[in-house]
Amino acid sequence: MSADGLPEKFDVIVHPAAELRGELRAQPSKNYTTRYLLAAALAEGESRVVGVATSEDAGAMLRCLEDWGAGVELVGGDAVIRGFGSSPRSGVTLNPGNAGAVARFLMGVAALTTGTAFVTDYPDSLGRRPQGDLLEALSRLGARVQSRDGMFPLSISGPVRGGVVEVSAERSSQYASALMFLGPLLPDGLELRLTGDIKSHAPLRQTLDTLAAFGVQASASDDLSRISIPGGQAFRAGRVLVPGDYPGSAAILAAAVTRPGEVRLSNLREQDLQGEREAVAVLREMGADIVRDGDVLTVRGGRPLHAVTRDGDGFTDAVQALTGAAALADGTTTWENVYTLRLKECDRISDTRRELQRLGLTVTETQNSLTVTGTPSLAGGVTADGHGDHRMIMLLTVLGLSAQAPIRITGAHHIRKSYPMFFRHLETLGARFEYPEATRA
Ligand SMILES: O=C(O)C1=C[C@@H](OP(=O)(O)O)[C@@H](O)[C@H](O)C1
Ligand SMILES: C=C(OP(=O)(O)O)C(=O)O
Repeated sequence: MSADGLPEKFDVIVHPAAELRGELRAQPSKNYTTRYLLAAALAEGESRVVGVATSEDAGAMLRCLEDWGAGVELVGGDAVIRGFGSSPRSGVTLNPGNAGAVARFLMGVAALTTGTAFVTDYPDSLGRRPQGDLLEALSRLGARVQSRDGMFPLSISGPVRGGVVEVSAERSSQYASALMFLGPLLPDGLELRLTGDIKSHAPLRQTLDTLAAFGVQASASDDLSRISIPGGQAFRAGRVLVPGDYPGSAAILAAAVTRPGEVRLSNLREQDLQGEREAVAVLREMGADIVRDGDVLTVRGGRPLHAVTRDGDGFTDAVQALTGAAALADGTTTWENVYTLRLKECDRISDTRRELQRLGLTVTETQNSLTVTGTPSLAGGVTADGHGDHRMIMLLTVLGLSAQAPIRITGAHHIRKSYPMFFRHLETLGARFEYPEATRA
């Protein structure tokens, strides 16, 4: 049994919920947890990351940092990290599980070592995600890199001195973020030139924010195409507080707006760099009743929703959750500029189209967009494939709560990648789930 009290591997049967009612505290942010833990390890001395996420991705970061020589202690809900500064151990093999951001950030830092190997026990997910743009930038800096066609397994050997380097930001922002963690510890720093149509600006700003929280100097042009990081700096050990998680909370909000009832969700600060904060505005634009009082959002659910057309790149990790609301709204919703969704844990455009069509919805896709026509009455009564993707599982759960008959989602344990208490949280609001043995690995 895991901390959530659920079997190691399970499918979930989502029962229709008459209403959702109650209060929840948003879980700790995935993206700040991974950043703060890494920055703490890059500092010398002891840091305390207060209220860390307990997800598999957080666990992957902790495991890899420990393998690299950091001291890691979990005290209550906090992580106490004794950093290795600019000297992670060389000759280590790291396994970041299925965590893309964790993998990429560590790949950047690996250029501080004289050799680090990377493997994954998720060859069909992380193992298929592209790493070539980051490997190219590292090799232009003088690192030796080896990979299987730009994918895992791979290895990176430094040291490198730094300087001016181009990195493509067209497929993922994580490559540039990775170099931003590396830059301050290099003798010559880094002058980053982000090339292509830059995607996911919000996480890049979260990385800049993290550097500042650890006393590292960096400056960036307004459009983030140039990021300048002086060399020879140190990350300053300290105490940081992880804010609430908007991407996971977007799924709770989508569930709450599509069922009658009233849900209060706390720990979601208004001033926050997480792009998925925009989910609140998108749901309001769709007609949802969401009121903010400080860090608390109150949703009065069950109002009629209508379709929207939005550029989804500003809130990539909330697009799946918002697709749940769109599938139950009046009209046809399009998410534009979402090509990078194809490069996540699954192809979140084609795989989503297939799963929604299986549920009887009208869905179309282009290379760069996803369009779904909502229905007032979803039959349910089918088994849907979770595609080993936590955000697909969240989307299908939102739909199951509103369907006429239960929906079974295969491989639902993959929810633990980012939101281990997702089903438990919804249960406290009145949702009902069954957890039969998994029919998907
Ligand atoms: O920097 C980060 O922590 C992340 C950046 C985003 O990825 P992309 O930059 O690949 O869009 C996001 O989807 C991911 O969940 C986390
Ligand atoms: C895509 C995601 O994560 P990562 O890229 O870190 O694997 C996500 O959290 O939805």
